[in-house]
Amino acid sequence: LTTTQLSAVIADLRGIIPPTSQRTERMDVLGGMLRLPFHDAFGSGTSPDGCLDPNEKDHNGLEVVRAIVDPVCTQHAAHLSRTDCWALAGNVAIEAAGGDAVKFRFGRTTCADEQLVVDTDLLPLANPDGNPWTHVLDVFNLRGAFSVREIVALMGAHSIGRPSSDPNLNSGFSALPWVAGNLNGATLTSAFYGDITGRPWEKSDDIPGEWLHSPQPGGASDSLMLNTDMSMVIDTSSCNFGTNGPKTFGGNGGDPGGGGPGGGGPAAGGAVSNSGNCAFNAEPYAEVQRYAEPANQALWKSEFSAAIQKMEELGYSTWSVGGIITDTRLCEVTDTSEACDTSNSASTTEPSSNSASTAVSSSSSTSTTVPSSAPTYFDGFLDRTGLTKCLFTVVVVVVFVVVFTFVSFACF
Ligand code: HEM
Repeated sequence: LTTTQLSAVIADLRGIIPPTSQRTERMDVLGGMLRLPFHDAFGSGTSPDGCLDPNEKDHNGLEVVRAIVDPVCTQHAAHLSRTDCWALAGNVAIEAAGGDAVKFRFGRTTCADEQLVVDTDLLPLANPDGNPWTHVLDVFNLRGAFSVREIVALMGAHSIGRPSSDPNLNSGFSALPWVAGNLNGATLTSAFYGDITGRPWEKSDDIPGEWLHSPQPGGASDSLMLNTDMSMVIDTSSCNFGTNGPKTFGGNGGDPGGGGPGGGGPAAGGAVSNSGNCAFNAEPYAEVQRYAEPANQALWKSEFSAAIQKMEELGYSTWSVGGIITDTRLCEVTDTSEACDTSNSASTTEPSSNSASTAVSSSSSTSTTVPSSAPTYFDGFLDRTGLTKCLFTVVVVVVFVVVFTFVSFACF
């Protein structure tokens, strides 16, 4: 694959993101583009496979974003598997939302028949029984040995996008962003963390597992959290709220009524209002406080992008908690080894139609490492081409020695 081919895919993926002037649409598309590789990684099998169980309700809503992402992937299918393309779509969305570039490597395979894909129920539930954090840990540890820090970092993905309230088409949670005011920019922001404890959240009476914030008590809500989001700070099942009166958690005296991302102020410092005596989940809470520090926004962005790379490479790399220890199956564009050489696919180059559309003023494409085309992942033991070449060389040398010996005897 050439850099040009990669740039064409990236440009086309950027081209499907609505411009900043179309605020709501932009947020929805960016959110969907990032949710897609998450569901691909956790939905079925042991690694991303470019397929989603068509009967799984958890994937509701993703068909909308697939309708715009998949045509781009199909257009570049000669150079990039669909699984690679979905990962790249997530990376492009992150950059467009102001996040750090996610290192991209290629070589993921795509399932043969999506209609036969069955979910293995490894997606986390938004409203599990008991302490939701226990459930979150189970899922993320089972799937990829994510550390508490990595899980908390990943959850900041909820600073972009929003649920959709139609329970038949989506999750049925309220169609509100997690960070109030974020409709305007669809911006990845660590304000998400400060908001959890910095603003008062009221447990919804109508929708189980949902917490709402409104700038004015009793007024219209401007943002939401799920039980699993709140579980990074409290065990939502432990709260002891009275039957009458508000069932709220959070707000450290710093919430004068919201008004924009981060309006609630950081969680660190100050007493958190906890009228329901909710038990704290101390370990993730410490990570939330760390990311909530406004000075740690850059730190979170870099740890978020590293965790996203890990998520997108589940099953393809061997990870230790917090870092890669070995990695043998995905290729980098800079890798010139034979197994990663996809130059023969260049003959099947397809033109990219809308690459001129660059609605997103994102960082340069060079920051995303160039992927290649067809899934040619490398397993050292099955590098048959290399083995064949080696055997051929041995045979040539042996023949040469035999002929040379024969000629020598004949002459002398
Ligand atoms: C405990 C873990 C998680 C749970 C329970 C959860 C649950 C949900 C739910 C219920 C929605 C609303 C879907 C809809 O109605 O359309 C949603 C949206 C979203 N999720 Fe998560 N999620 C989790 C973790 C993650 C992670 C790890 C990522 C990415 C790294 C992610 C990215 C997103 C994004 C970007 C959206 C917005 C989608 C849009 O705007 O269309 N989520 N999530």
